[in-house]
Amino acid sequence: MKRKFKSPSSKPISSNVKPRARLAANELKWKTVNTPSFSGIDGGGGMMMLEELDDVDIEWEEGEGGRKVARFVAKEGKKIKGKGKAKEVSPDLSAVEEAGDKLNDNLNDRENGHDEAEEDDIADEVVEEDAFPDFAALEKEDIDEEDEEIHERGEVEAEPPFDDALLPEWKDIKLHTSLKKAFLAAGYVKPTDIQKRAIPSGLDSRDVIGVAETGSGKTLAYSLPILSHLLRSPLPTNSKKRHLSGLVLCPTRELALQVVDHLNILLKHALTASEDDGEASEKPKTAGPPRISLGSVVGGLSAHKQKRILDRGCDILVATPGRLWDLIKADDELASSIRTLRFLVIDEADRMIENGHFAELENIVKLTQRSGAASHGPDDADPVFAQLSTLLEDSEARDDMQTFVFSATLSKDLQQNLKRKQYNRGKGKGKRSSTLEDLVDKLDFRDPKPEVIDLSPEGGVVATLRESMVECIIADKDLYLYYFLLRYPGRSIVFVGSVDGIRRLIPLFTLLQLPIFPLHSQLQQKQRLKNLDRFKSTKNAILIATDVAARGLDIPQVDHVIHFNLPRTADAYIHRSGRTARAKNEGFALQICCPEEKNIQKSLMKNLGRIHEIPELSIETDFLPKLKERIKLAKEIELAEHSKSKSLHDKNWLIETAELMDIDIDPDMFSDKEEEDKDLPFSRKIKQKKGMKKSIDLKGLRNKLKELLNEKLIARGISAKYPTSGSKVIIDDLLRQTGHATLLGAGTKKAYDEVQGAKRKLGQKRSGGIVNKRKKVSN
Ligand SMILES: Nc1ncnc2c1ncn2[C@@H]1O[C@H](COP(=O)(O)OP(=O)(O)OP(=O)(O)O)[C@@H](O)[C@H]1O
Repeated sequence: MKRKFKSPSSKPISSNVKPRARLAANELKWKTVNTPSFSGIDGGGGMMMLEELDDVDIEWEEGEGGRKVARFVAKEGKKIKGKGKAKEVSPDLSAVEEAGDKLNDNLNDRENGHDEAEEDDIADEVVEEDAFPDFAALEKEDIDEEDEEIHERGEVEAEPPFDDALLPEWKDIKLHTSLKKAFLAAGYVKPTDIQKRAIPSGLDSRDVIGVAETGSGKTLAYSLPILSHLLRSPLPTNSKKRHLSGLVLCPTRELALQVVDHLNILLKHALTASEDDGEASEKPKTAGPPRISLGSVVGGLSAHKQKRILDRGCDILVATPGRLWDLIKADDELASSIRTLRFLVIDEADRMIENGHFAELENIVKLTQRSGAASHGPDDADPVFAQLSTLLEDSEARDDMQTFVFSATLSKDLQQNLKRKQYNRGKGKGKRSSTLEDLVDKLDFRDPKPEVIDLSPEGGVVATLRESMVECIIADKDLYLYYFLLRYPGRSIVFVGSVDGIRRLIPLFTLLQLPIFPLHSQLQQKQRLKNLDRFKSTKNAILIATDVAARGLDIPQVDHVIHFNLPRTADAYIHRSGRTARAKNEGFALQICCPEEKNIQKSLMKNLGRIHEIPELSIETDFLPKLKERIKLAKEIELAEHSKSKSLHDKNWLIETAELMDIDIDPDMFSDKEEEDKDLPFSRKIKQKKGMKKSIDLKGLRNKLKELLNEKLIARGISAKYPTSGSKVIIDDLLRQTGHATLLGAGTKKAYDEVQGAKRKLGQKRSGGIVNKRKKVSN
C-alpha cells in the first residue's frame, strides 16, 4: 500500500503561528486512488494500491539537530471525518517524521532538478518507513457506511447479471460474469483458441498443460479459471490475513510484473460497476480491501517491500523462482502457504523446468508435492528443507491443487543447443526424455491424466509473421542493421547474443542519433524497467536486448524483431520472433546472418521443420556507402571517447593510489598540454604530434558526424536540387509527403510487404536477381 499526499504544503511553521492540532497517520481517513494499473517500477516494487488524503496539510517543524519534521494537520476550517479525531499525537512519531524528512528531501530534489528515477526512489522510501495498517488490520469503521452492506465478509457474492448476447463467443465458457463484463471493456470479443480449450478444463478442476503460439493469450488461459474461482469464493474477511491461493512462476522479472499488470487491468474492469448495475460508472464496486489482491516477488527490487506484501497477504502471487525461494527460506509462514496452494502455474514451462536452469524452482515445486506422491514431496532429511522441518510435519499439500503449465514451445528438440558439438555428432540421441516426461517427473499433478492441449503452429512461428534475412560478412552487420532501421522505421527489438555486443552497439547507434534502449541482465532492475517503459512510449524506438527479453513480453505494436546474432536454439528463435505479430497482428522478423552462422541457421530451420528457405531482403544498395561513412566516423568517435575516459580513469586511479600510499606525484604527469619532448628522436616526435592531434580532433570528428547526419541520403538517379528531373522523379512524393522520410527516393513499403511470397525450397540453388550481400561493401 502506498500513500500519496495530496498537494502537500511545505511551508515551515513560523513561531508566531499557532500550531494546528496534529493528526496521527494511522487515524486518518485514507482514500483508495483508482489507477488503471501499477506498471513499471512501482508496481514491481510491490505497490498494491495508492491512497490519498483530503483536507490534510503537512506542516514542517524543526526537530532535533535542525531536522525538518512533518506533522499532519487538518486544513484551515476543515474537520477531519473518520475514526480519527484531530488530536495531539504522542511524541513517538518516528515513522511519520522519517516520511516527512524524505518528502522534504524530495521537494528539495525537485527544485534542484533531479531526475524522475530519483523521485521514484524517494517516493518509494516514503512508503518504506511509514507504518500503514494492513488489510487484515482494517476495522469496520474504515469502510464507508453505505458500502458496508456489500462488504459483508465471509459471504459469497451473487454474480452480476450478464447478457450473453453481448459476447456470444464466450457464452459456453462458464466464467464469473464480472470477468465477462471486463472482456467487453477490454475488447476481448471472443476467446482465443487456447483459451477456448484450456479455460473450461481449468474451471473443471483439471490440470492443464497448454502449448500455443506466441501472443495467443496464454496468460488469460491460465489466469481466468483462478480469477473466476476466487470471485466465486467467499469475500475476504477483515479479521484474517488472506490465504495465498495461486502462485504463478515466471522465468523473468519483466514477465512477472507484466502478468500482474495484465490481471490488475482486467480486475479493474471486472470490479468496476457499470451503468447497467445501476451505479455510477467507473466506481469500484467495493471499497475497503480489494476483492482480489495480487502481489509480485521478483529479484532486483526491494525484498523488504515484497516481504511486507507477503506479510499482509495476497490471493495470487506472481514470482520469479530465485527471489521467492530466498524469501521462503526465511519465512515458515510463506513456506506453509506455498505448501497449501490451490493453484500452481508454471509459465514458459519448458525453460523453467530445464535441468539446472532454475534450481530454486525445483525446491518450490517440491513444497507443493504430497508426501505420498510418486515425486514424494519435501524430505526433512534433505538439507534444503531441514530448517522447514516443523512446517513439513505440521502441514500437508492439498489434494485439490490444480497445476497449469504453459508455453509456446514444449519440445526437447527445440531446446537443442545447435552449437554444441555433441548434438551435431548425434550423441545422446534417443536418450533424452521428452519435456512432458520431465514435467510429470517434477510436478505432482493431482489429475491422473492432465489435459494436454498442443496448438503449436507449423514451423514454430505464427502465421501473421513474415521472415526474411540479410546475408553479409560479420563486419557489415552493423551497416545492415543501420540500413534496416532507417529504411523501415517502426518499433524494433534487436536481439544480440551477448551483453558485450549490446555495450558495443549502444554508443554507436546513440551517436547515430537513433532512439535505442538496452535491456540485459547486467543492468539494474529499475533501469531495465525504465528502459522498457521508454521503449514502449517512444515512437520508432529500438530495444537492443539479450534473450532476457525473448520470452513472454507483450509490448504493443512491435513492428520488427531483428536477430542480429542468430539464437542457439530453435525455441529461442520462436520466442524472440514472437515479440512481434502478437494477437493476430502482422509482424516481421529479420535474420542478419554471416557465413560463420550459416550452419546454425540451417539447423535452426531444420529443427523448426521448415521446407522453404527464408527469403532474402532486397537492399537498396545506393544508400550503403553513405551509411558506411557515418558508421565509420561514429566508431572512430567512440574509440577516441573510450580511450579518453580510460586515460581519465587511469589518472584517477593513480591519484587515489598515491594518496593511499602517501606519495607525491609530479603534477606534470597530469598536464593536459602534451608538451613536445625535446629529447625524443625526430620520428617519435612526429608520432607524438599525431597523438596530440587525435585528442584535439574529437570535437572535429563530432562536428563532421553531425554534418554527415544532416546530409540528405539520396538514391541514385535522384536530384534533390531538381526534384522534377533525374531518372527517378520525386516531386510528387515531396509535395504529397508520401516519400520515405529519411532516404530520398527509397520505397515506402513496409518490411512486412517486401517479402511476400518469395519462397524457395530449402537446399535449392540461389538464382540471380537478388543482390549478393555477402560481398563486402566497399569502403
Ligand atoms: N480473447 C482475447 N481477445 C483479444 N486479445 C486477447 C485475448 N486474450 C488475450 N489477448 C491479448 O493478446 C495479447 C497476448 O497475450 P499473452 O501475452 O497472454 O500471450 P502469450 O500467449 O502468453 O504469449 P507468449 O507466448 O509470447 O508469452 C495480450 O495483449 C492480450 O491482452
